[in-house]
Amino acid sequence: MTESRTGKHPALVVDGVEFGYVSDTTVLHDVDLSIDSGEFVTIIGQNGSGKSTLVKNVVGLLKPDQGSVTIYDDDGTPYETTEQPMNVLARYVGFVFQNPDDQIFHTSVQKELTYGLKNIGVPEAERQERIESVLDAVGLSTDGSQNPFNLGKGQRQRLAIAAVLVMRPQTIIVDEPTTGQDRKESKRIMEILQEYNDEGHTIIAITHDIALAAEYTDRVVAIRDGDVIADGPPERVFLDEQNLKETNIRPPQITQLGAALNDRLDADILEEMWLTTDDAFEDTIDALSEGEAVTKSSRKHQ
Ligand SMILES: Nc1ncnc2c1ncn2[C@@H]1O[C@H](COP(=O)(O)OP(=O)(O)OP(=O)(O)O)[C@@H](O)[C@H]1O
Repeated sequence: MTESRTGKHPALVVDGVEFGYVSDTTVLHDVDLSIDSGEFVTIIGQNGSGKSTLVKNVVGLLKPDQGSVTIYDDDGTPYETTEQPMNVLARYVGFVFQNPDDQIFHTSVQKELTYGLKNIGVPEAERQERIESVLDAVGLSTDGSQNPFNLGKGQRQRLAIAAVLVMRPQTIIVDEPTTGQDRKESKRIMEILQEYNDEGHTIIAITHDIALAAEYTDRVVAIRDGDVIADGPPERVFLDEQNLKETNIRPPQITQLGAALNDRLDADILEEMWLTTDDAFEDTIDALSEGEAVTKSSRKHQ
């Protein structure tokens, strides 16, 4: 099992987890992962590599076939997910679905945000205070009576996030929060998560957007075929060419990544690499991994 990285108590420990949806097909293979309280982690990997399956095992929506998942509250008290009902786990770990429409099911914003709070027994006066504060935090201005299905996609995504934040769980897991959002909306969502991380919450975000991962998070976990293949700071994970290939990261993302990592790509190269060539990709990775500035003159393939 992985040791604590930060010296703080863990937020969650995944220990030897195996999981398959149908017998004789395993999606997760003996996964070990430990995330400490207060970390901001991104999980990356190709489509179908098992990212969502892993986090659904963490939040208790799925139960491991082998191994265990333990989550921890603010004080470091452990709760093994197979032994706890969902309404107990929801106090300590919150999950924002990939598609907000799979999560939102009430006919008003107010009801959507009240539902979970009632389930965990938060008194009415505190419920209202929490709802107002979370709507403010995610930038949704509504009196609460609005039907969520009349909101835009970005607003529905932020409502889905708000429905988890309002519960104030120690750990918040968000499955591809920026998919289908424009750059401005994506950054806004990452900034909301950053603010909660600054307040001490553990944040785990699945994302295909490696530039956002590099910009906002301290640690990247790369998954391939239901196994963790890399785990470390973005500058280490993303500068390993094999990791990038195995997690299917290709240009133009690599140019955004370079800029997010250290601002070392000059504007000409950035523009050129949007045109996407394997040579450009490999040259840039070579240069970045050697700690070089990437400029037109440093490129081998012109
Ligand atoms: N409900 C399900 N029933 C059967 N198989 C499933 C189910 N959900 C996912 N799978 C399969 O499990 C594997 C892992 O899927 P999962 O959704 O965890 O991957 P992912 O890395 O999150 O993918 P994506 O990036 O596309 O969301 C895939 O082969 C997928 O087809």
